[in-house]
Amino acid sequence: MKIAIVGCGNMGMAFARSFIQYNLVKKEELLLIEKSKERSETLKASKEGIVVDTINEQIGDYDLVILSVKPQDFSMVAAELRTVLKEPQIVLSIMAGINIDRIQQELAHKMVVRAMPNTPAMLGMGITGFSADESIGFSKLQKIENLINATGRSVYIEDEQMLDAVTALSGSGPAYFYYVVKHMIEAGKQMGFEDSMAQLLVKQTMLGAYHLINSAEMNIDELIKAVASKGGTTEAALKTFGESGVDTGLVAGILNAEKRAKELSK
Ligand SMILES: NC(=O)C1=CN([C@@H]2O[C@H](COP(=O)(O)OP(=O)(O)OC[C@H]3O[C@@H](n4cnc5c(N)ncnc54)[C@H](OP(=O)(O)O)[C@@H]3O)[C@@H](O)[C@H]2O)C=CC1
Ligand SMILES: O=C(O)[C@@H]1CCC=N1
Repeated sequence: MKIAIVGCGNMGMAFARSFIQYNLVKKEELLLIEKSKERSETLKASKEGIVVDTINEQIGDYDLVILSVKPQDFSMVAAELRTVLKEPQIVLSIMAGINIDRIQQELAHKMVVRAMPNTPAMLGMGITGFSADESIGFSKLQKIENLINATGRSVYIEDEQMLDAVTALSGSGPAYFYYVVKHMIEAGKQMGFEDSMAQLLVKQTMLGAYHLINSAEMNIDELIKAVASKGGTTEAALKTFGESGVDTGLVAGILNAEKRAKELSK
């Protein structure tokens, strides 16, 4: 499959590198379109594909065109892309918020898949939700799914609107995790640890705790209970979290991310 990627930043290149790693595309058949001069120079030097800085008619030769520019840049990209796209090509968008209908309208193109990955895709450990226009048949969709799976796992989302919730939960999710980690490290430093020691204690705790979620025969509440002894230290921390609204704040924040995804659609 010949693949063109428009916007080769963090996510565009996470996809490109995963495809190359699993031999799903040859470097000679991977077109990297990147506007940023600095980034395109770096890509040229690393020889990860054919690097160009503008959209041109070459794109018409590619089976799949991936849109990984910021949602705010989409209309400008669409104005150029619609003049060079050909009917059998599939467009795969990973842009937050922008729905299939708008992509189809601005590109004047029917075959659109919309996906929402996350940054662990850089390690092949991402999770991506995706939806597709009904014009894309089963076998074509399977090919796209196989490509996405090179970046980690994927889930087909039948109701496209739910991709905004995927965006808020797993798309943005890594940042929530780092936010918690960051503030735990900060607490460690306030208690007198060096940064490196605080980091070690927190990171290994997160890693071990994550594995317990999957292997222990306990649900999340039971796992919490197993740490929080009656009248002990964990209970004291959880009481303060509750009083400061950490729990409701987290939920409200994620719902606000979903709201923002819907705003980006406009
Ligand atoms: N980061 C994340 O965690 C996730 C992001 N996404 C989505 O992925 C998309 C990309 O995000 P991300 O990789 O973080 O963003 P980046 O800013 O890292 O990458 C986007 C790149 O596209 C370039 N670009 C802009 N306009 C054009 C154009 N006309 N032609 C070619 N290249 C262009 C930008 O250049 P310049 O900087 O000069 O504008 C930039 O280098 C977004 O739509 C985002 O919503 C989805 C899931 C997770
Ligand atoms: O913050 C954003 O808008 C993008 C989408 C999901 C993660 N990053």
